[in-house]
Order: sequence, then C-alpha cells, then structure tokens
Amino acid sequence: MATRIIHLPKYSRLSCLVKPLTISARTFATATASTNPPQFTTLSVDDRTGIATLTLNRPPANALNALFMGEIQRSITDLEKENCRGLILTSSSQRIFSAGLDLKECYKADVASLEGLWCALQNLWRTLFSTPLITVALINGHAIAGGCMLAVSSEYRIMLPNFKIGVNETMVGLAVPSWLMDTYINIMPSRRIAEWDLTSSRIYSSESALKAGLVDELASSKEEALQKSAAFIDSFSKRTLMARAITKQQFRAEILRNFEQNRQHDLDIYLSTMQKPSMQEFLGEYLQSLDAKK
Ligand SMILES: CCCCCCCCCCC/C=C/C(=O)SCCNC(=O)CCNC(=O)[C@H](O)C(C)(C)COP(=O)(O)OP(=O)(O)OC[C@H]1O[C@@H](n2cnc3c(N)ncnc32)[C@H](O)[C@@H]1OP(=O)(O)O
Repeated sequence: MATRIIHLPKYSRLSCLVKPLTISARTFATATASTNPPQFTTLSVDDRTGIATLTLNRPPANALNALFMGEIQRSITDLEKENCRGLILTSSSQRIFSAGLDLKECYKADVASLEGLWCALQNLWRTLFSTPLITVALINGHAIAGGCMLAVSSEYRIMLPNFKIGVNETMVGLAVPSWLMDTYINIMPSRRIAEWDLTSSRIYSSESALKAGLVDELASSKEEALQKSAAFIDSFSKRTLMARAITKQQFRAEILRNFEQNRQHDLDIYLSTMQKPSMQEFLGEYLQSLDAKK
C-alpha cells in the first residue's frame, strides 16, 4: 500500500514546539527500524483540514507483529513532522479493529523474536501515548488486549455497535503491564472500575463500554464515526494547539517517566513469562481454540 503524505503549511509543527520528554539513554532493540514502504497500513492526509487517517490493514485480525507496529509508529512520527493536526486510527476490516499482539508469532518463538515483538509494542505505545497530535481511535471492530491498548492510548474513542473491547491478560494468568494499567486508569471515570476491569479481564460490548466510559461515543456507521472524529479534532481551535499539546504532555508525563524507569523490567517479565513451557502450552491450546471456532 502506498503512503501519501501531503504537506500542510497551514499548521505549526507541534513536534518542534513541544519539548520532548527525556528518553532513557539505552536504545532498546526493535525489529522495526526499517525504511521499507508500508505493507500493513494506509495513510491519508486531508490537506484542507490537517487531519490524517491511518488505516490498519493486516488481515485477518490486524494482529500486531513487530513490522506492523513499527509501521504504525513511524507513521505517527512522520505525521508529527509533516505539520499534521490530528490523527484518526481505524481498521480496513469490517469486523476487527485489532486482536492485539500476534499470538501466532509468540508461539514457539526464539528469544530475539519475542524481544523484537515486545520492544515494538513498547515503542508503539510510547509514541502514540505521547504524541502532540490530537488522536482519535475509530473502533470499527473488536479491540482486544493490544487492540484495546491502541484505543485507550488515544485521546478519544468512537466505536461502532456490536463489537467487543477490553484487556483480557489476567484471564490467561498474566499480569497487565503497569504502563497499560496506567493508560487504562487515565481514561476510565473511576480507578475502582479500572482495577475491577483489569483484574477480571472484563470484555465490554460497544454499548456497555459507552456506559462505563471506556469509549466516548458510538456511531452507527464508519462514515458517521469519521464525521464525529473530525468534529472532535475540530473542537480544538488552531490557536490553542500548542497549549493543548503541552497540557496533554504534562498530564501524561508521569506515566511516561514510570514506563522509562521500568522498561527493562517490563521486557524481562514478558520474556520470562513467554518462555515458560506452561505458557507456551497454554498458548498452543488458545490458538487451537481460535481455530476451532470455524
Ligand atoms: C494469551 C497470551 C497473552 C500474551 C502475553 C501478553 C502479556 C501482557 C501484555 C499486554 C499487552 C498486549 C497483549 C496482547 O495483545 S495478547 C493478545 C490477546 N488477544 C486475544 O486474546 C484476542 C484473540 N482473538 C479473539 O478473541 C477473536 O479472534 C476476535 C474477538 C478478535 C475476533 O473474533 P472473530 O470470530 O471475528 O474472528 P476469529 O476468531 O475467527 O479470528 C480471525 C482470524 O484471526 C486470527 N487471530 C485472532 N486473534 C489473533 C491474535 N491475537 N494473533 C494472531 N491471530 C489472531 C484467528 O486465528 C483467525 O485466523 P484464521 O482465519 O487464519 O484462522
């Protein structure tokens, strides 16, 4: 898929004006540092409005592997440099926004691949969560685990009806990483409900997610959701963009600092968990259960 970036001289470059957060000295490995053309995403920018739409397109489930996550991350950093104002993140599938980490790539994988996958997930989260762009997740399908992470890292969530959204990690005997926990708490109206959801692997329907405050609006079609997404981005005037971006950054700074301090520990936990024979056995059964639905 070709990437189309249109230059938008009307808007000031937020990335130049917002002071970058300190990044830890250590460079973390990523299998995503590539300059290959995008394979799993399409990016379009409306030069009239300054709004970019990044469409996830890795059938069948938009499962997140290292290459895919690297593409999403690079698109966001490119948009920051291209004088873009807002970003809508959506899926080309009519059924699945994202099923989270690519579990097929976690199964019987070597350590280097597991490390590449996890670092790509960390890097993507960090970029999306900290971007000065105005971010909207247009959730036009199921959003599970890492898929829900993409949604809650964005600033605003608009979901189509009759889908599922949530973080199901504890269901499989795994702790939710603290950065994902903090991200979830950041958007939920109540910390108590957030704790309840994440400890019980609660998966919401679109309708119950709206009631709980996990999503902000429902839309009956993708077209309506695109209009609502644009309206959210337009609700911030051009004049206030810089102040808005700095304020967003201040709100998120502590979560980002905690993440940087725990980044290696977080990776170590993931690697040791995924290499346990019991985890791999479970993963094999889980993947079979997905296949058995057919
Ligand atoms: C369970 C191990 C956890 C890993 C360790 C993580 C540690 C904590 C980390 C926190 C950060 C994030 C972690 C993650 O994201 S883990 C991923 C968890 N995701 C899931 O459990 C979702 C599983 N999928 C589903 O529930 C359903 O597929 C879904 C509701 C999304 C859609 O249902 P539907 O009926 O519409 O579609 P199918 O089930 O038939 O799926 C279509 C095809 O997609 C493949 N698929 C689905 N999910 C994944 C996946 N996560 N990775 C790879 N492939 C996936 C499925 O097998 C079908 O493929 P085929 O058509 O080829 O058979």
